Amino acid sequence: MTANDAISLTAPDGATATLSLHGGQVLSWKPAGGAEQLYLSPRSAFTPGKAIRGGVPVCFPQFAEGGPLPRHGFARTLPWELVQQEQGKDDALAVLRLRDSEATRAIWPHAFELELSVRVGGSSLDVELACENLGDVPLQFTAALHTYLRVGDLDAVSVEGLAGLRYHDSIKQAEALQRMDLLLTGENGVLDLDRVYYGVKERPLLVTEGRRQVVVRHQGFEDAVIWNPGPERCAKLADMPPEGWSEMLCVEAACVGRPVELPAGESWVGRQSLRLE
Ligand SMILES: O=P(O)(O)OC[C@H]1O[C@@H](O)[C@H](O)[C@@H](O)[C@@H]1O
Repeated sequence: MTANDAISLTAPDGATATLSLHGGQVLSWKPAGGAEQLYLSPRSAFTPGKAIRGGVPVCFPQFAEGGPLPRHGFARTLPWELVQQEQGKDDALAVLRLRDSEATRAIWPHAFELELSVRVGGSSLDVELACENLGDVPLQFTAALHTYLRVGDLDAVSVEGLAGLRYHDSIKQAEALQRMDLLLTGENGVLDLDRVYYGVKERPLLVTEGRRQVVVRHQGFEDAVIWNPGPERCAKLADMPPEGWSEMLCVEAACVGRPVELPAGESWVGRQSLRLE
């Protein structure tokens, strides 16, 4: 099953990305000459008002259950509009937009414009989220680009770049320190993983599986979230196949610890860049 409002981007070198207007969401990324790098659940509901399970959901203006709004906010369940699509010399680009509406103002009383710019080319995918406060009072939000990386076997995956950082473990509801440089998911039964790492900023995160490595770089986002539901939690997710957890790892660019404060008329920009090495 696929989204019926999908937009396809193809760079001159053959790199591709697919975006859905529903949720303003990247669904697929294939680097030039490479395989699919994002996980999209075959059981995802492509239904108005529901979130698509996979790709790069946009969490805005609330991350997870950190406030009164629906989990992860409303941006991922609303229709966005396409404002630009073009092919450059080395890449292809699309810009999607979401503005406040009666429905958003009913639960979040702010005038805003979100723009999601997606650029694909060579071995890279760049996803940029910009928010402009169109109102005359300051606004505050938390946000994330909730990227589902496709993996072949979660047991063989490591994430480097988080050593020395404090994190909030959302499963244990506790704060902890990441001591080792390498986070081995799947090892020693660490399968149900839900962590917000604070202050990651522009440190590159290296996600390695055998000879494949994806380098994840963030700008503008302070934190990173690492999430995998593991087998038990996955079994309770109606839009995931039972074994889906072993084929994905979410590495999310996030602003969670310190909400973004946006004075009237000002803009904020955050970016996640993925590169297949
Ligand atoms: O099932 P959802 O709403 O897409 O959320 C998936 C997960 O998203 C992660 O970012 C959160 O840290 C988890 O707590 C949450 O379970």
